[in-house]
Amino acid sequence: MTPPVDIHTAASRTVSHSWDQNNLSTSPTITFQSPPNSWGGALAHRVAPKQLKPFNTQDIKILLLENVNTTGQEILRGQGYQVEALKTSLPEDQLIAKIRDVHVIGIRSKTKLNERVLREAKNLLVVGCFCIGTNQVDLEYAARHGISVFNSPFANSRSVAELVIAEIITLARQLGDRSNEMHRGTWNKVSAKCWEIRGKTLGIVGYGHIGSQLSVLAEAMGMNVIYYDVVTLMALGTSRQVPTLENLLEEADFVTLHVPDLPETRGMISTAQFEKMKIGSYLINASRGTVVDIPALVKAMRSGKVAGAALDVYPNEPAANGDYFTNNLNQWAEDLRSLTNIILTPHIGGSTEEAQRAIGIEVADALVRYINQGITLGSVNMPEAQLRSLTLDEPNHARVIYIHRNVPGVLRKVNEILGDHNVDKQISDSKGDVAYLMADISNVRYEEIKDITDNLEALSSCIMTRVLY
Ligand SMILES: NC(=O)c1ccc[n+]([C@@H]2O[C@H](COP(=O)([O-])OP(=O)(O)OC[C@H]3O[C@@H](n4cnc5c(N)ncnc54)[C@H](O)[C@@H]3O)[C@@H](O)[C@H]2O)c1
Ligand SMILES: O=C(O)CC[C@@H](O)C(=O)O
Repeated sequence: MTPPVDIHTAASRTVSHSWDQNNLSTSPTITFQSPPNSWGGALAHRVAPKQLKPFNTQDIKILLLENVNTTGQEILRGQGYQVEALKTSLPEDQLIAKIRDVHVIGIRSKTKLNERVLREAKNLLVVGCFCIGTNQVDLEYAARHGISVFNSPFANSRSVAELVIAEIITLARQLGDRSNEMHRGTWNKVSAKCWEIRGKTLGIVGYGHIGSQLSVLAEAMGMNVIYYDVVTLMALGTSRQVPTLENLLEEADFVTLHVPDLPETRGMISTAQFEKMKIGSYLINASRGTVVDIPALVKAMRSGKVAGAALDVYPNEPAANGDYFTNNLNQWAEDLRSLTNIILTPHIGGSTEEAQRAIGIEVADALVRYINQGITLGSVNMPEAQLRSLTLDEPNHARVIYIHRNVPGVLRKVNEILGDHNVDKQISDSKGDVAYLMADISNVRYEEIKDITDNLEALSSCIMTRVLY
C-alpha cells in the first residue's frame, strides 16, 4: 500500500490546497512543508530511491471514470497528481488491469468496485464517488483494507427534486405521449385522464435530502404531501409522515421513491405493493434500479392500475453514451418501451451543470484533504478524524496515520513506538472493525520515519500506515 517515492524530489515537495483555489472556505495555513535542510542533507547522499511512506504529489496516480466534471479534474491536477480521466466506465477486466496501478480512483454510479476488483487494487488509498450513492462500492471490504471512500452527500439533491416535479406534471398531462405523437405528425388533442396536480397527494418514500426537498417544492405547487421513512423525521410544511409503506401506497396519487439501495429496499415495490396503490396512480423512481420490480410494474401498467411511470434508474445501465438500452441489458427493456405514458431517462437525476460542478469540487477537495493530510471528514466507511493542520513553523513534525483493526491494546503499542517523540496531538476513532489513528509528532528526523513505519507495520493490528511530513 505504499505509493512510490522518488526520494530526490521528496525534498522539494510542496503541497498547496484546493480550498485556496476555489475560495470554498477559509484558507488553512500551508500544511506540509518540504523537509528541513537537515533532512535534505541526508537525502543528498542517497543514490537509489528508497521506499518510504511519504510521497511526492507527482507520484500519486489517479484514474477518473465516467466523465467526472472538469472542476474536480482541475483541483486534482492542480495538486500535481497524475490524472487520467475517461468519459466512460470500464468493463471489469479493464478496470482490474488499471486499478492495480493507481492510488486514487474517482467514479460515479456505474463503476462497480466489488471485492473482486478491490482485491487487485494493491496501491489504492482512496475512492471518490462523484455522486450521492455509494452502493456501487463494497464499503466494508474497502474499510477492512484501509481504503477510505468519499462521496458528495447532497450536491445533486435539488436537481433530482426538480426532475421529479417535472415528471409529476408530465405524467399527469401525458406530455410524453402527446409530444411523441406530434413528432410522428399526429394531432391528438385530449383531456381524458389528464389532471392538474393541485390538490393531489404525493407519497414520498424516503424523506432524506431529496425527499424532503421535493416535499417543499410539491407543497408550493398545491400538492398534499405524505411520506414514509424508516426513521421518524420532522415534517416540513404541512406534510405528514405515515406509519407504513402500505398507508402511503393506499393514499397517494403519485408515489416517488428516494431510498438508498439496501438489502431492505431491493424489490421494495413489487406486485403486492402495486396492488395496494390507487387505480390510476403514478410511480416515479429516481433512486436505484433495484428498488422496483420492473416486470411487476409492466403488468400494473398494462392492467391500468398504474396510469403512468417515470424511471431514471435501472438494474443494469449501459456503460457509455450511445450504448443500447435493449433486452440484452435488461430482459424486459422492450416491454417497458412498448408502454404508453412512461418516461424513461438515462440516470440523469443529478445531471445538471450546477450539481456536477459542485460535486467535482466537493469530492476532489475531500480526496486532496485525505491524500495530503489524512483527514477523513465525510468518509462514508472510515471513522471521521481531523487534526489541525501542521504549519510552516513546525519544521520537524510528521503526521502518522495508522489504520488498524479495532482490537484492544493497540493504542498502548502505538504510543510505545511513538514514545521517543513528542506527540503534539493525537486522535483516534473507530467504526466497526476498523480504527483510524492520527498523531502529529515533533522532533522527528527523516531517518526515524522509516523505523516508525516499519514498527507500526509489524504490529498485528496494522491495516495501513502512512507518514506524512
Ligand atoms: N437519479 C439520480 O441521478 C440520483 C441522484 C442522487 C441520488 N440518487 C439516489 O437517491 C437515493 C436517495 O438520496 P438522498 O440523498 O435523499 O438520500 P438520503 O440518505 O438523504 O435519504 C434516504 C432516506 O431513505 C430512508 N430509508 C432508508 N431505508 C428505507 C426504507 N427501507 N424504507 C423507507 N425509507 C428508508 C432513510 O432513512 C433516509 O431518510 C440515493 O441513495 C441514491 O441512490 C439518485
Ligand atoms: O451521476 C451519477 O452517475 C449518479 C447520480 C446519482 O445516482 C447519485 O447517486 O448521485
